[in-house]
Amino acid sequence: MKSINILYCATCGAANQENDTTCFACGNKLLHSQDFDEQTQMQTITILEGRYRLIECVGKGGFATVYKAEDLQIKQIVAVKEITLKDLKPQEIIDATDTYHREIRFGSSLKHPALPKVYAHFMDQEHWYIVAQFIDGQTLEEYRQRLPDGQLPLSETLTIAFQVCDVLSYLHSRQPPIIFRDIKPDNIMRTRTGRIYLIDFGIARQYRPGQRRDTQALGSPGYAAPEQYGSDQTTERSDIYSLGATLQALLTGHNPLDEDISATRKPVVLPEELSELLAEMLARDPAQRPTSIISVQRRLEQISATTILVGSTPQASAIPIPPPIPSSTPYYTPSTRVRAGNAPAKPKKRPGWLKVVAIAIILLVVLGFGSDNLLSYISSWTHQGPIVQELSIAPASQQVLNIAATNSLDEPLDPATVQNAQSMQIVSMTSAGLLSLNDDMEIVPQLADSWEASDNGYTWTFHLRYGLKFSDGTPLTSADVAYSLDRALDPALKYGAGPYNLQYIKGADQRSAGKIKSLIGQSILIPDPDTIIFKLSKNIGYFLDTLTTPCASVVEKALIEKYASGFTNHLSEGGSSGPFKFAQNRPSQMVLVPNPDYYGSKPALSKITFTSYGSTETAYNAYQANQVGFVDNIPSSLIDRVSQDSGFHHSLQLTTNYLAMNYLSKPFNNIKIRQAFALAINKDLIRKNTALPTNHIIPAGDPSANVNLTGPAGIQTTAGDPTLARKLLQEGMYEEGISSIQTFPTVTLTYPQSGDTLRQNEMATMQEMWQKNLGITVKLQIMSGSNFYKAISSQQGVKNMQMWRVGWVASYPDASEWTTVQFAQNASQNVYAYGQNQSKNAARQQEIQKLLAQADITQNEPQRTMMYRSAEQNLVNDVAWLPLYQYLDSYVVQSNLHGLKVNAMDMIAPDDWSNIYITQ
Ligand SMILES: Nc1ncnc2c1ncn2[C@@H]1O[C@H](COP(=O)(O)OP(=O)(O)OP(=O)(O)O)[C@@H](O)[C@H]1O
Repeated sequence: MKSINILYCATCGAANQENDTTCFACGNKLLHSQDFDEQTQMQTITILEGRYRLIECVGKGGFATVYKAEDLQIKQIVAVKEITLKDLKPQEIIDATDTYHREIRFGSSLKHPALPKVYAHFMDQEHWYIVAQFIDGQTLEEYRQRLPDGQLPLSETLTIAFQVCDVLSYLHSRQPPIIFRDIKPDNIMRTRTGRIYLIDFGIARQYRPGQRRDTQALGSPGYAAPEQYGSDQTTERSDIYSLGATLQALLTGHNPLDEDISATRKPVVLPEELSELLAEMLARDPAQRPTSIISVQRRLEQISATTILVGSTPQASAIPIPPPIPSSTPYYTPSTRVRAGNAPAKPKKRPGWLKVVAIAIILLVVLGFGSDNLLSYISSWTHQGPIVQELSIAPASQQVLNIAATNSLDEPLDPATVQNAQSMQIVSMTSAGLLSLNDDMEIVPQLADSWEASDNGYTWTFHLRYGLKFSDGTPLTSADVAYSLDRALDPALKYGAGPYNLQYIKGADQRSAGKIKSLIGQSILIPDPDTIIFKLSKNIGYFLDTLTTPCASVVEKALIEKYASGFTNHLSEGGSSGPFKFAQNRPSQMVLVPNPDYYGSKPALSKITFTSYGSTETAYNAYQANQVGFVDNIPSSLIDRVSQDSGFHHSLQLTTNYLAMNYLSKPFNNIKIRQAFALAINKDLIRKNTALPTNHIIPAGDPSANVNLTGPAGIQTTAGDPTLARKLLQEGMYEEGISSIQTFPTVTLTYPQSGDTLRQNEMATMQEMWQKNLGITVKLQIMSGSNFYKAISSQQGVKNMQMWRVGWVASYPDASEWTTVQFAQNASQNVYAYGQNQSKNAARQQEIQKLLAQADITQNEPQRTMMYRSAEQNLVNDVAWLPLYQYLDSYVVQSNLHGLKVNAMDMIAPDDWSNIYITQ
């Protein structure tokens, strides 16, 4: 390990040489160790690769020591896994090589929210390193050891099981499938919010069709399936076995190899279906186990939903006992190796560098690594650091980005009222809130340093970062946050999003109705300048999401008091709290420069201009002439031309375009007729290029989106099923006493007028499909936008409408936006009367409404997700909406502009700016 001594400046944080007395960056005096008392004495700082500052050791495995570290380049906490080759026996070097290789290969190529991302890898003479996403949590083994009797409650175990199924179904659906082979409580990490991550790809492998058995027996005793002892090739069903053993261990508090597993520490009562499922998962013969992890997940979902919905006490049932492990079989597992640091090995001659490489090459060849892969893998070893493309970064004077403004630049940039995507983007660059969203739709701290909820979820306390300032140097305190959020509810600000997004702060409804002058001191408390407390009217599990919306960003009171509503014309005087501030605030151009008072990493660009081009076509022409670096929201009319560009990108947007059907109106009060209409259309042919056909209500890109969701009547595709559609139509007509298509009620599809000519074509395409596949002529009715949106805002308004086409755009990425907001009893969007109608399945719909109500107040994130997914599957089966497609945002980026990505909220995440730069 190369270590150097660095002295960090206490004022600006710059890294100085150990012997310096003043900071090279800010000129302030540097504090040396003698300046500190015993307690805070500085320690030697270890920096690897000149970039990763080790903070503390967080875990040790068979070969590896894992450190929490700071990536100094991007100011992010990471995990650094260090494999020490010194003192290893030749066989161990081979094993360590294998582990390292698999972790990099799988970790870099796989992408799933439950798999820590692998960022880089490098080596020195004695160690190999992997830099990965840091998981702030503990392993399930550590977690359960701290619980009474080492047992987890049923609901929590189900939540974990569901998440493990999710990631396993992702791995098993790769081509060829990836078998993890080592599912056990030690290899699953759990964060404080209950989210799980699978760690340690040390023995994962790809399934090889035709191979009878594995070349090596690998796994962990008790958790590994019998076939992992070398009798057969491991398959997806081996992971199913290990998951069964893991769930059993979590529920009973016993390891699978404990002598008498039936003597659980506390009697365990399981729903009978779960007990049966575990017994099947633990079957000795793989053929007797469930056929796929998806089928396990579905059964778990069913068990969980039934337990929640019915609320009945499950019948007592015995925990199944796993089959005994064949003790005669030689068994090898990473976890049975001596843990690094536990038992110091005898000092040995260090294996020479060449020997390590030679052994590793042999191993790679033995493993059947293709020669191309082998060469690229070995060539990566010759780097003394992570493999990075050699690019020359342009000097600061050239770090200037011109963005095409395709909307008017005249909209007032007030976070509380901002409307269009372009203005929201500018607000996100110049105004910070307590929290924000990153590219993966995860909530990340912004002005808040930390936060906690009270046990009942009704009170949330946020602690601000130290030393926050506005761009004019004025301190930014909790009073500014309180002022800004309370102001966002002010009824004088017409058309603001505050009354919707911040509705759960207690009294928000009265404040936005003008009945209360201020919530400060009532439900928004500021006990000191660094703390803000919110009292809620409902203990919703998604309160944090609501604080990521633009209306929760901070504005500067002094500026508003000086200029009232015209303050947005004076933003170059101050008021910015985001990574950028205004250098020029219109009229023809908007110029942003880095905000030196921003708390976080500074943008790499030195200037951003937004220039109006009138139309996207003109903007794209300017892009082609290299005058513009980035053009967003390319309309479908330009896609054919722009998609040829090498800088063309798509990003999924959190929108669902759907047909709504009125449960109170014939013929859509019948579920089979609704299903028939859904299956008679081929969504793949409705809109191309700018949309993703979907059966989902919760769109892809939302953290709760369910990859295993099926369409109505279990359909697996978006292409429809005309034969099944006709059958369902016949059955539905029979149920409704409709004797023939000739007597079928006239069906009208209403839609709003729009400048988008594609809309008209889409309607005509569906009309043709219903005609062809069902023999039903659907009438199309076009309405002016204002009349249409007024009509669909109430049950009274849609009284005479049967079916209409509409879309929903998320305010924040939470499943409640797509479920509770749309289908709960009394939800303002539920104008189609889901739940409260005369359908035969109305009772079931009301059960789903109860499930949604419960999901909303569940604080355990994964458990909430599971409940919403279960509700969504029911809603889709019921054709509560007929989802058509999800929008794709299309944009172009010049090839010398790096790091720019539009996320699913149509935003460039604020923290991304420090990584967006221009090369020469
Ligand atoms: N990404 C991470 N973030 C935080 N902690 C981690 C991370 N990965 C691993 N750890 C911690 O380090 C410990 C050892 O890691 P890991 O199990 O990957 O090592 P290993 O040597 O590959 O283990 P094994 O002996 O099972 O092969 C884990 O038990 C966990 O506590």
